Amino acid sequence: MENISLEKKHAAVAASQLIKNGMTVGLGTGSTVNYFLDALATRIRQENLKIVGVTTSFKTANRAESLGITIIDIDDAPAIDLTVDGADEVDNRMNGIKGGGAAFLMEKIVAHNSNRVVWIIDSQKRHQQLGRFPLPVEIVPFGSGKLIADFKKRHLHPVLRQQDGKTVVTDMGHFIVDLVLNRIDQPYQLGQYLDSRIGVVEHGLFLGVADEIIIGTSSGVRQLKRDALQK
Ligand SMILES: O=C(CO)[C@H](O)[C@H](O)COP(=O)(O)O
Repeated sequence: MENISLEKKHAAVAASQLIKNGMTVGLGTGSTVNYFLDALATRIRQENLKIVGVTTSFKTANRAESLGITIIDIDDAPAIDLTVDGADEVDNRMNGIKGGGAAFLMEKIVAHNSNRVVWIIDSQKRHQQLGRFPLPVEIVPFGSGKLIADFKKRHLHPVLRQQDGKTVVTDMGHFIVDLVLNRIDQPYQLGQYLDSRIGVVEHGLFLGVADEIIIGTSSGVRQLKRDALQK
């Protein structure tokens, strides 16, 4: 197994050990979460764990159900005990960019309704400052050209996300624009600006959301905890 995949797997297996019988678990999206789903399904089988999942994408719901993990609607879950998700980039304040897999709207809703959020990442995703990873912004298709022109004017370098020659449409029916910024000096300010734009549904800045980050290494894992961050 290639190193990055091995690191993702180590982080995923460590996160699967956090799941306890009876929990409602938020299930993120992406290749690292896929390893987590595999590890969780193994625990469910071997230990007869009774858990239910709340999904962050159609892809994850399909994969989880095919592995025997029960999915319930978020509105039928009295509480989400713990959400395990991936991330595209993480800074030294445990802030992150998410959305490489186009699922960040549902991921943010699930995270904000969770008692605890754990991210699982490989070691390449940690940087001093956010911005190397293009910042995804989910936008309403109607008037998207106007919004993209406005982002351009503000030097946010927007690129409408395409795949196989077609505009990507999210599970919720929106487009994604990736802002190629290289560095984000003021993530809270940028987040506020994006929140204020009509036509923006959500953005991929996840600030102060993760309670714990499990970083896979070639030999195991390292952990970051919000409680231990210097104020
Ligand atoms: O935010 C996400 C999807 O919207 C993913 O968590 C993020 O893209 C990480 O993916 P991977 O685990 O495949 O590297």
